Formats: sequence, C-alpha cells, structure tokens
Amino acid sequence: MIDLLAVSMGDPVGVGPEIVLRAFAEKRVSGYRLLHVGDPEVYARTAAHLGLTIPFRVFGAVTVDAGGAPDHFDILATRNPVDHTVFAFGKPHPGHAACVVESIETACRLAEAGQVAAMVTPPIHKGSIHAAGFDFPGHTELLARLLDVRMPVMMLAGEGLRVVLATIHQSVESVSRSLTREGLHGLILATLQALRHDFAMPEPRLVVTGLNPHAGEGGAFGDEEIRLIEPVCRELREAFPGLRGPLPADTLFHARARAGYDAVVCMYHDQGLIPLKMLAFGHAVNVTLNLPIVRTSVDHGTAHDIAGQGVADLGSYLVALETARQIAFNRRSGQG
Ligand SMILES: NC(=O)C1=CN([C@@H]2O[C@H](COP(=O)(O)OP(=O)(O)OC[C@H]3O[C@@H](n4cnc5c(N)ncnc54)[C@H](O)[C@@H]3O)[C@@H](O)[C@H]2O)C=CC1
Ligand SMILES: NCC(=O)COP(=O)(O)O
Repeated sequence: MIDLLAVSMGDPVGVGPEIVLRAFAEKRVSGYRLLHVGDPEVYARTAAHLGLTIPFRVFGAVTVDAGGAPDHFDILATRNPVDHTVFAFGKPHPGHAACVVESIETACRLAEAGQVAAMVTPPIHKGSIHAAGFDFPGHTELLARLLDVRMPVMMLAGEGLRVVLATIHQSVESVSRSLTREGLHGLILATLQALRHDFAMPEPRLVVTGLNPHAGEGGAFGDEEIRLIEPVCRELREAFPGLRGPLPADTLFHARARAGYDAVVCMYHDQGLIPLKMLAFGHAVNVTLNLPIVRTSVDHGTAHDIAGQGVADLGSYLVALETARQIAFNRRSGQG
C-alpha cells in the first residue's frame, strides 16, 4: 500500500469529481496508484454527463488490488450516498453532506492506519456542510479533530512561494484576539519542523510577517509585534538561525524578497492567500502541516459556476497528487 493515495470525493456537484475523472481519462495520473473514496454513482453520473467512458471498479474495503491497475478507476464506496433526488451540477445541497464528510473521514482513517501513503482532497462546499449541521469550517479542522491534533497548520504553496496561516477561517475583527505567544510559538515551530522533514530542507529560511501596517511601526500602528510576534521569533531564532521577523507584509512578496526565504508565516488568511493566488492560482497546493498523516488539497474551491462543463483546470489537482507523494517519500526517507 506504500504508494497508494486516497482521493476523497469533495462536493459532488462542484468541479472535484470531474477533475479527477478527466485527469484519469486524459492519462494525466497514470503514474499514480489512486483510490477514490465516495459515492460510485456520483462518479458514474459525472462521467456520463461529460461523455467520458471510464472503466470503474468499486470496492467495499481496501484490498491489495485496490488502486493497483492504472487502466481502472478504483472507488472505495462510502456507506452514505449523496441525495440523488437533488443532484444538480453547480447546486450545492446539505443532503450531500453526510457522504462528503464520510469520504474525508474514511480517507483519513486509511492514511492513519498506513493503508494509504497520503490523502488528497478535492474541494468541499463549506456552506452546505455547515447547513447540514457539521460544525467545522473545513478539512483542516475536521482532520485535526479526527486525529486529535491541537494545532493543524495550513500551508499553500506554488511558484516557489509557501505561505502558512497563523489564523484561518475567522473574521478579520477576531484575528488579533486569537494570536497568542503560545499559539505562535507552536505554529512557527511546527512550520520549521515540517520544512525540515516534509520538504527536506535541513536549514529552513522562514520569515514571519507582522500583523499591522509596517509591522506596527515600533508600536505606532499596533503592538502585537512588540508583545507577541517579536518575542516568539527571538526565542526560536536561537535554535533556528534562519528565522526572521516580524517583517512588514507589504514588501515581502515581490520577487527579490521571495528569493530570500523558503516560507512565510502570515497572520491571517488573506494576507497570505492573496499573493499566493495572484502568483500561482490553478497550480498551487494546500498542505496541512503538523498532522500524523500526509494531506494535500487543491488551491481552489468548488467552482459551481463552471461545474459539469468539463472546463475546470486540472493543474492544482496534479500538483496536489505530486506533493502528497513527495512528502510521503520525504517522511519515509527521514525515518530510515
Ligand atoms: N479545499 C477546499 O475544500 C476549498 C473549498 N472552498 C469552497 O469552495 C466554495 C466556492 O468558493 P469560491 O470562493 O467561489 O472559490 P472558487 O475557487 O470555487 O471559485 C473562484 C473562481 O475561480 C474559478 N475556478 C476555481 N477553480 C477552478 C478550476 N479548477 N479551473 C478553472 N476555474 C476555476 C471559479 O470558476 C470562480 O470563477 C466555497 O464553499 C468555499 O468554502 C474554497 C477553497 C478551498
Ligand atoms: N481558503 C483555503 C481553504 O478554504 C481550504 O480549507 P480546507 O478545507 O483545506 O481546510
């Protein structure tokens, strides 16, 4: 099972299923052993809608055979189906949520048990999952809960830029209150360790942004840098001399600045993801660091406006597969 990757289903009426089917049909993934976890009927409906002839094999459990034949599209069937009475491309519905969540949980458990090397996740529709009563904002938080991890770390990477988010899905208004010395210390340390072990960088160069304009301008524009970020950076710099910060975020993303670091920790979602997506949208990858399993994801959402049209870009999915394989390899090599 060592190189088998589990691919969850994602939102059944978004672009996820069509991306994995088209990647298979266009022979873009023939170098991988993939096990797709979801409702077989979703894949069959999507393939028929797109006019793709796909040789499906459906499994009820993982066997040595699963994912073993590059000329078959292998599916591990979820117990919960989606609600086919309301299935329509581009129209998310809470009736699909139980299947979507089961697919993620099953892929996670397979990775935890070592039955797959990593899990890769197409996008989910967070609104309909929430409307169905599931109380987590995204994969990252769900996986942390399933794996009992206190601090999952979200990294997005593309075009040589790696951004890590100190806070994720929460209001801008609440960001400052959420930042603590203990939390930042744990997050920066986890990032440094992931750069070493998952990305094979023995001496990582990590930059930490400030929260405020000009990194607070010595306290004139806010004091989070003085109270929180600078003391944590100073403390960790002893063990990690390649750590710099807090630095003003607005001058950290031009080409010359980017050449000076391997990754950057940003204080909130859009501070990091706007530059990342400007540079690399469509071929970036989302990696959850600090988990006992390897999990990667696409950089985009469900794209309901184009779902079912067969036009979605496959680039980020292909990068997510390759990154998952590489991190799994690096982790195994590090253990040797
Ligand atoms: N990893 C995940 O599960 C993620 C899920 N989402 C969810 O996706 C839903 C929609 O989010 P939006 O903010 O609208 O972002 P989005 O990424 O779905 O769409 C933004 C724009 O980019 C285009 N786009 C996205 N992926 C594309 C692709 N592969 N090829 C070509 N064009 C593409 C869309 O057509 C749209 O015009 C939300 O529920 C959000 O929470 C968003 C990001 C990540
Ligand atoms: N904006 C990134 C995003 O929404 C990804 O979330 P997750 O589902 O990977 O936790």
